[in-house]
Amino acid sequence: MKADTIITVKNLVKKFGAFTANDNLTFDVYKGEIFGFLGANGAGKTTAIRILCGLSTPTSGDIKIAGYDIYRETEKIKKNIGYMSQKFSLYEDLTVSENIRLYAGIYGIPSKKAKEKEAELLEKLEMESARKKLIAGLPLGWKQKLAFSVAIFHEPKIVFLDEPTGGVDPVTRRKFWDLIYEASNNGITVFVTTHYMDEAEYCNRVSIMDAGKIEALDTPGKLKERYNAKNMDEVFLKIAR
Ligand SMILES: Nc1ncnc2c1ncn2[C@@H]1O[C@H](COP(=O)(O)OP(=O)(O)OP(=O)(O)O)[C@@H](O)[C@H]1O
Repeated sequence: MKADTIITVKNLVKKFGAFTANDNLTFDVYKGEIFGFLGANGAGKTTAIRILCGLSTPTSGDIKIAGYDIYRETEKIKKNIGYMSQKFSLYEDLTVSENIRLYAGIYGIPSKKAKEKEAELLEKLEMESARKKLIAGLPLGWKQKLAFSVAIFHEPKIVFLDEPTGGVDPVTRRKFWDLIYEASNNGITVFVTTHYMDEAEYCNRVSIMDAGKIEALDTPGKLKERYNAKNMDEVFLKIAR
């Protein structure tokens, strides 16, 4: 194990009845890394992410997240991670500001500090004018930027992003990735699933899962070399069916 390992997964198995959704996954993720977790629909990505976040228990396997054990220390894990998915993020019937305060409260950030951080955040996102607007009326790209920012508001060690950019256009997606790079430069490890292969190219390393198994794991450059492919799209098509 390398010294800067922040996620260790050894022989992770998750079964639903007779069906194996995660079939003996083994991998490490390093501090500050942008780790792409790819696979076709139903490959088992969300199942694995839910386990790594402490939301679901594996059938078997040894897993440590930020040094904490997945079976015994889920509360500590939850304090040290952020999570964002397309489906679970902001409350549509609360304002931008109310959403930020809500998450700050959940993570126990004192209200004075939360107020300062909120002002900084809204300025950075150029969303000051939307402070009192309901989430429901905002463009999807804004919602996603805000959902990500809220997921890392408590400065977690790791943020898990489950298809964070689903449904938005390429320009908005590119801007979203600027936030991901910024988080990674600040030392936050980013664990991200996506179906967009241009985004796979932006990751430091990528794992590709098929039918519950990791079939390949390396940098985008090395994967392209190994599979003799021009881009990650070709690599993906050669591995995932
Ligand atoms: N609670 C459950 N009970 C039974 N089967 C499940 C359950 N959750 C997931 N599965 C099955 O496990 C497999 C993997 O699902 P999972 O959602 O992890 O895939 P995924 O890679 O995240 O796919 P997608 O890209 O579509 O989100 C699927 O066949 C799914 O039907």
